[in-house]
Amino acid sequence: MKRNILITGGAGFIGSHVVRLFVGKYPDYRIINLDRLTYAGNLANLRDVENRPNYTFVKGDICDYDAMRSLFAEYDIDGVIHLAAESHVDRSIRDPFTFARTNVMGTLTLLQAAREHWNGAWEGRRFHHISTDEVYGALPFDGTLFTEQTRYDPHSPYSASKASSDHFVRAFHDTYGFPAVVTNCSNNYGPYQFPEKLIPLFINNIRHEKPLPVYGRGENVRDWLYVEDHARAIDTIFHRGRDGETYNIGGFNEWRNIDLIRVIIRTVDRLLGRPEGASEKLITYVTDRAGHDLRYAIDSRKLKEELGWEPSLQFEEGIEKTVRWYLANQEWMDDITSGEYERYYQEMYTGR
Ligand SMILES: Cc1cn([C@H]2C[C@H](O)[C@@H](COP(=O)(O)OP(=O)(O)O[C@H]3O[C@H](CO)[C@@H](O)[C@H](O)[C@H]3O)O2)c(=O)[nH]c1=O
Repeated sequence: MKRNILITGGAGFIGSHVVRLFVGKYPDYRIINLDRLTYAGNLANLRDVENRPNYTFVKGDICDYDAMRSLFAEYDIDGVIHLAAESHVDRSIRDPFTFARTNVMGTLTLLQAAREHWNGAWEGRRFHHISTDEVYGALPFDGTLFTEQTRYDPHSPYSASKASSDHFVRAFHDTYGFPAVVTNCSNNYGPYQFPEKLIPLFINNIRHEKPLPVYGRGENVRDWLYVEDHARAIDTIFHRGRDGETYNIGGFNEWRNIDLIRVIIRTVDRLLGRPEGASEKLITYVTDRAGHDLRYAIDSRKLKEELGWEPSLQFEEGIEKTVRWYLANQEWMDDITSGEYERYYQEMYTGR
C-alpha cells in the first residue's frame, strides 16, 4: 500500500532510528522527515538513507502553522509519527519557555494542520504521538510500575510540557474523533544519541578521561530500552494500535544510575585496553538535579499482550553494541561536541 508518512524530528536520536526502519522496511511508503535541525538534530545520523528514493528531508519548524498546512497539502500526508521535541530535562530547568513552545505549541500546531487536512475523513489516517514515562512522575523503591492508568504527575518543565502535549492529543481524539494514538516510553540508549544524555556523555568522557558527573548519590533508577526496540514498537503501534489508546513501552530493565555507570566504565575500559576499573577514579558526585525523580519503571504488558511486541535485545548485549559504536564513530562525536556544545558543557558542569 502506498502511504505518505510524516516523521517529525527524524534527524534526532530516536527519530533517525524510526526513519531508517520505515525507509528500509516500507519501500512503497514515502517518508518525509521534517526537522528544524536544532542542536540535537543531525543529518549525519541519516547518511545511509539520505539517497533512498522513498525518503525526503524537509527543514522546518512544527510551530509554523502556515508551513505545516502547506506541508500536509504538498505531500498529502496520511500518517504522522511525531517525535520532534525538546527532550533534555536539565535544559528544561534552565529554559522552560523553549520546552513549552516546541513541545506544547508545536504539537498543537501539527494536530491542527493534520485535522484541517484530513477534514473529518479519519479512515486510513493516523497521528502517532511519541511521549515519555516521565509524565507519570516518580515511583518509590517498592517494585510498583507505571501502567497506562497511572495518573499524570509531571515534575520537571520537560515532563510538564510532554504531559500537556499528550493531553492535547487525547483532547483532539475525544473532541473531534481525531485518529490518534499515544505512546510513553522509558529511557532509550544506542547509537546517535546526543552526548548530553547520561550514556553517550559518560562514554565520551571516559574516553577523554574527563570527570563523570553523577547527580546526587547516583541512586536514582531508570528503565533502559535499546533504541531499535523502541523503533520496532512504534512500527507495531503505528500500524496495529487502536485509536484513542495509550501504550507504554519499556524494557523491564531497571538500573540504579551508579550501577549502570560502573557497567559503562568496565565496558569502555575493556574495549580501550585499559586496566579493569581504571576509570572509576573519574566518578565525581555533583549537586543533584533539581526535582530529580527517584525512580521510573514501566509496565509494557498491554503492548505485549495486545500487539505481541517485546524487547529483543538483552541489556548486556545492547550496552556492548552501544559502547563499540561510540568508540568506532569518534568523528561523529567530535563533530557535535565542538563549538556550541563546549560552551553548554562548561556552563552545565563547571562548579556544579
Ligand atoms: C546527564 C546526566 C544524568 N544523570 C542522571 C539523571 C538521571 O537520573 C539519569 C539519566 O539522565 P538523562 O540521560 O538526562 O535522562 P532522563 O533525565 O532520565 O530522561 C531521558 O529519559 C526520558 C524517558 O524516561 C526521556 O523522556 C527524556 O527525553 C530523556 O532525556 O542519569 C547524571 O547522574 N549525570 C549526568 O551528567
